[in-house]
Amino acid sequence: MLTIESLSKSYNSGDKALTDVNITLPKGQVVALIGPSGAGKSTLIRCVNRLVEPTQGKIFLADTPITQLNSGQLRAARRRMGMIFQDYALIDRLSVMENVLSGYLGYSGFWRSFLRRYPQDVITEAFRLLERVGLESFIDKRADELSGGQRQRVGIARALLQNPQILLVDEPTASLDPKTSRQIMRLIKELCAERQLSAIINIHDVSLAQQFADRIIGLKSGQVVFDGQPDALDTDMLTLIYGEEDWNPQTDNDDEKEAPVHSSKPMMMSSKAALV
Ligand SMILES: Nc1ncnc2c1ncn2[C@@H]1O[C@H](COP(=O)(O)OP(=O)(O)OP(=O)(O)O)[C@@H](O)[C@H]1O
Repeated sequence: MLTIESLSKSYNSGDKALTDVNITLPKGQVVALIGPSGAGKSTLIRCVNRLVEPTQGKIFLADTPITQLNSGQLRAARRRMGMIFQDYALIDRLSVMENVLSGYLGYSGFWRSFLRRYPQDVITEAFRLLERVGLESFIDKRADELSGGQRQRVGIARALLQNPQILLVDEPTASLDPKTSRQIMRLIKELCAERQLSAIINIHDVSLAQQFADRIIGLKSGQVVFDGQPDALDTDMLTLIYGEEDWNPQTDNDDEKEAPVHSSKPMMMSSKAALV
């Protein structure tokens, strides 16, 4: 579904964010991107839809050569890539339904967007998606009246309304508590399975990555240093990825106990967490 070949990115500042990254992502696979701060995770996700222009390399979404598209073609290709953001990127003063419908804007012309007129089948699909993410009773609420987890569900429904082939997910749980984080990751995983959607998820929390991803890619200083099954990610590999960082396997068995929401330390999965 997605092929990344020899991708490198150097910013004008001289920062080399990615070096020779090669990834092939089959249809329906959920990949977690892990690595310390500055490893290049966000840059990699943003190169896929060319919010960041790659310096070198090729990216294909199915047969579409993303890196060779002109701006009109790129706009069309971006409709096939749903984005989910850490800060949800909702419009606060609009309702939940209007926010979800905004996922369709890439398909509609200027005047239709301006007047916010949507075809009936799109509205019906938006209802269906809101039901699927558990927000059917929040349809008319303003976005700023929702909790963080509910806001992220709106973001997920909006991304799915585009009917994408791939989800690009940037730290979806960074602002959420541990329990809500698991619910959101589980929802993303289930939706990908239901729709045979591929996803790349940039995530700091190693335990969540191990629990919910089919595959983990570890980045360090812009290079892929691990690419494999979640259970192959052992202590030595985590030390390699996170270097000198003082990380500890999480041994706490109380799954619902609050952990620091925005910890920079990676956490390994506890034995109980594996069952959630
Ligand atoms: N717009 C930019 N201009 C210049 N350098 C940048 C820019 N964005 C990122 N970088 C640099 O590129 C490197 C990779 O950054 P990136 O944000 O992709 O890492 P990350 O793994 O997503 O980090 P974090 O987990 O902290 O978000 C870093 O050295 C960063 O300083």
